[in-house]
Amino acid sequence: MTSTLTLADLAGLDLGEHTATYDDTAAILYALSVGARSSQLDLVYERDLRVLPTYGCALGLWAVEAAGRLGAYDPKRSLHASQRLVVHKPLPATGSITMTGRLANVYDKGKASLVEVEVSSEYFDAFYGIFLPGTGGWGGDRGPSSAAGETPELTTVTSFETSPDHAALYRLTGDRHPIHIDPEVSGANGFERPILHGLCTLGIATVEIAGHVGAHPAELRELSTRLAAPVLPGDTVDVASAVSGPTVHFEGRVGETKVLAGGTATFG
Ligand SMILES: C/C=C/C(=O)SCCNC(=O)CCNC(=O)[C@H](O)C(C)(C)COP(=O)(O)OP(=O)(O)OC[C@H]1O[C@@H](n2cnc3c(N)ncnc32)[C@H](O)[C@@H]1OP(=O)(O)O
Repeated sequence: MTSTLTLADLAGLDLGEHTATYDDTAAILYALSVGARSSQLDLVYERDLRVLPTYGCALGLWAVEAAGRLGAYDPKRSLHASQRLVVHKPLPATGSITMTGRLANVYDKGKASLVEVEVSSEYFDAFYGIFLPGTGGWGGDRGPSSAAGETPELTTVTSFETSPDHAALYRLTGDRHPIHIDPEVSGANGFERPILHGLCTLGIATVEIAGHVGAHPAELRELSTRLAAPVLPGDTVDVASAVSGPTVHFEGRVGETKVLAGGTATFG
C-alpha cells in the first residue's frame, strides 16, 4: 500500500500501542551484547536476574519502525541520532510490557529532517531522535537549535573493544535494521560496511560509566546523549565521564572522533 503522508504530516501522529513479551534469555542476551561480564552475575544468570534499563530503549523500537512504515520517508536511509530514557521502575526479569508510541515532532534541518519518536510505559519513557539525511528543505520548523550540551572535563576513561561481529549479535536483541548487517544497505548510506547500532554503543557506555561511579547499571534512572558519529563493529570505544552533583556527564570516542556527545546519566 502506498502512503500519501509527507514529512509535514507526521508531527503529533499517534503510533498506537504495542505489547512486547520477553523472557530471561532475551534479557541476558541483551546484557551480554552491551558488554556485561560473566562476573556480573545478576545481569547474566537467571537466578536473581536484574534487567538493564537500557533494554527499554530496545523494547521501544517498535514505534520507530512503525513511524518508518508510514511511508513519509525511507527508513533504510535513516540514522538514529539521539536517545533519552527516563526510568520509572525496574523492568521485570521476564514478562510483557505495554507501551504507547507517538510521533512527537518533525523538524526541517535544511539538509536533513529530524523525526522525534516518544514511547511511554509504566516502566520507562524513551525518546528517539531519527535523522533523515537529504530530506530537508520542505519548509518545516527548524526546531530547537540544539548544539550538543557542554560537557565538563571528563576525568575517568575506560576502553571497550567491540567485536567485528558485534552488530550481528546485537541485532538479535530486536533491531534488525539492515544497515547493521547488509553491506548493500550500509553502502547505499555511504558506509564502508555495516555499522554498529547506536543503542548498542549507548548500552556499552552505560555499563562502563556505572562502573566509573560505582553504581549498579540496573540502577540507571535517566540517560540522554547524541549519537554523534557512526561506530563500526571492531572499533574500540573510549568512554569518559565525570560526576557533577547527581549527574554523570559522559562521552564516547573512537580515536579522535566523538561518537557519543553531551551524554548525561543519573543512577540511584
Ligand atoms: C534507524 C537507525 C538505527 C541506527 O542505529 S543507525 C546507527 C547509529 N547512529 C549513527 O551512527 C549516527 C551517528 N551520527 C551521525 O552520523 C551524525 O551525527 C548525523 C548524520 C546524525 C548528523 O550529523 P551532521 O549531518 O553533521 O549534522 P549537523 O550538521 O551536526 O547538524 C545539522 C542539524 O541537525 C541537528 N542535529 C544533529 N544531530 C542531532 C542530534 N543527534 N539530535 C538533535 N539534533 C541534531 C543540529 O543541531 C543541526 O541543527 P541546527 O542547525 O538547527 O542546530
